[in-house]
Amino acid sequence: MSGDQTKLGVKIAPSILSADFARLGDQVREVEAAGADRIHVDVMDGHFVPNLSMGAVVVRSLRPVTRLPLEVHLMVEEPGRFLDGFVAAGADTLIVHLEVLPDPRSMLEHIRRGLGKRCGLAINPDMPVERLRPYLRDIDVALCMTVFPGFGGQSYIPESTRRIAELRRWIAAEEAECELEVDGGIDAQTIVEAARAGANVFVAGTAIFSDPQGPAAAVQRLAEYARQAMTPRK
Ligand SMILES: O=C(CO)[C@@H](O)[C@H](O)COP(=O)(O)O
Ligand SMILES: [Fe+2]
Repeated sequence: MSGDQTKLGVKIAPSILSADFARLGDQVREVEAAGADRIHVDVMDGHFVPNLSMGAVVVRSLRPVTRLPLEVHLMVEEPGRFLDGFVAAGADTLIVHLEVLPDPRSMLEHIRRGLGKRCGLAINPDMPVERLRPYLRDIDVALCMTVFPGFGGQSYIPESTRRIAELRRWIAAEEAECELEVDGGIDAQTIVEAARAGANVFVAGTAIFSDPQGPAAAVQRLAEYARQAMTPRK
C-alpha cells in the first residue's frame, strides 16, 4: 500500500557537514562503498539558520566522485534563488523548508516538472506536522527535523518520535508515496526510535564521520539497527 514504510526500505544519508573537508572525496567514496544510499548536503545562509556552510561548488566537486544521489537540504531564507544553480552543479533532490514558503506549491512544481528533480519539504521541530499534510502527495521526501537546524552534533529532541509517528499516519491517510526522512542527532539509539515511529530515511553526520571505528562501520551499523527496528505496518 502507499505510505508503507517497509516498502520504501531503509536509506542512510550521511551528512557531509560533519566530514573532514580536507578529505571530502575520500570520505564520500568510503560511505558509498559501505552501502550509504545518498549524500546529504546541508546548505546554510546565516539568515534562516545562524550559521554558514556550503554552496553549489561543493556539489559540483562531488558529482564526479560518487554515483550516489546528492540531496541538498536548503536551510536558506530564499531557496528559489539557488535551485537552478544546485541542479546545474549536479543535485538530484532539493529539499526546502516550509517555514519560508507561505505557498510552496509553485516551487515544488518547478523542482519536479521544471527542473526534473526530486523535491522535499522540511519542517522544524516547532512547526505542527499537520502543516505538511496538504503537500504530501506533491513531494518525494517529507523531512522531519529532529533538532533545530543550523549545526551538526546536537541531541535528538525526544518529542520528535511522536511527530514522526504522526507524520507517518498522515502519509498513510493521504496514500502518499513520499519518503519520511529524519535529520538531527541520529545515532545508534535514536535511529531505532525513529524507525519504529515510521521514518525510513536517516540523515546522520556526527554518528558517521566521528565514529571511532570509521564512517564505513558506522553506516553499516546504523543501517542494520534501522532494518531491525522497522516492523511491517498494515
Ligand atoms: O541539517 C542539519 C543540521 O541543521 C543536519 O543535516 C546535520 O548535519 C546532522 O548532523 P548530526 O546531528 O547527525 O551531527
Ligand atoms: Fe540536514
